[in-house]
Amino acid sequence: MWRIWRRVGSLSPLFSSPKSSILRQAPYRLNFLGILSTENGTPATIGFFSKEKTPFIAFVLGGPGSGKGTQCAKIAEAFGFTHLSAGDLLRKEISSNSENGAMILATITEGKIVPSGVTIKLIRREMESIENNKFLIDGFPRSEENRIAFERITGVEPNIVLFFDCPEDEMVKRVLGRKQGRVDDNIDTIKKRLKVFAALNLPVINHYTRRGKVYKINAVGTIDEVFEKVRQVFDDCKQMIK
Ligand SMILES: Nc1ncnc2c1ncn2[C@@H]1O[C@H](COP(=O)(O)OP(=O)(O)OP(=O)(O)O)[C@@H](O)[C@H]1O
Ligand SMILES: Nc1ccn([C@H]2C[C@H](O)[C@@H](COP(=O)(O)O)O2)c(=O)n1
Ligand SMILES: [Mg+2]
Repeated sequence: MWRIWRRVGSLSPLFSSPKSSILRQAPYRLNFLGILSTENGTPATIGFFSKEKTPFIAFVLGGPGSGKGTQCAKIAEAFGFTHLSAGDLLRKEISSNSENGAMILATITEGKIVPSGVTIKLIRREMESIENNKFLIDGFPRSEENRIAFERITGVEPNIVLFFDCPEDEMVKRVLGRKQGRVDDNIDTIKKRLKVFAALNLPVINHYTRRGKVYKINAVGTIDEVFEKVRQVFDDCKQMIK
């Protein structure tokens, strides 16, 4: 299900290899820019996506409690997207007692970011197992490290990035009112998550703003009012979404 979809930067040529990666097909190394290259130095993509059926990827970003998960559920229903929440995937790892479970729990409790390799592996596993070509990736990338690792590993960028812009006091109110038993829904962890959001996640949003991909949505208002703004974005993008 992994297919080449769009080249990133100087990664080329397109390389189609569903279900197998270039890692298994050619000697390779990372060049000085951190770009995967074959032995003779030719830049190469790892080859997750093929040209025939190119997935549409929307990264969904915003601070803790800004409404990402709530809106993703509505987008998935209205527009047929598969919703992948990085936070939910990490929480599932904790409850399944995986080898990384304890590290993930400690990281989430501290309001910090789990190493990219762990999170990307979980996202990839889901994308491989789901027959859809429209994905909402909620809460990822959370840092430049996340972003660069994802783009390097997949060789693609998102088509669009939704950014739910919400004042801090509103986010705190929503998180404290969530009552879903999350270990990070307490005032101490929320303060840390807000700092991490400003320090690590905003640079990602700034990066994609410079790339012309960000749709900034005012997240204040009722859930339905916010969704009307989201709906307009997806209506406008209909041509791009197959
Ligand atoms: N527009 C809204 N107005 C009021 N409450 C909202 C709104 N959108 C979401 N909520 C509520 O706020 C809480 C947080 O929403 P949600 O879980 O969607 O946020 P999130 O951005 O996914 O947060 P996190 O990053 O912590 O996962 C939930 O209880 C949700 O029902
Ligand atoms: N890319 C990500 C996404 C999430 N996490 C961790 C740290 C977050 O505070 C926590 C909860 O995520 P949420 O449900 O709020 O999206 O999960 C991460 O480390 N890396
Ligand atoms: Mg969420």
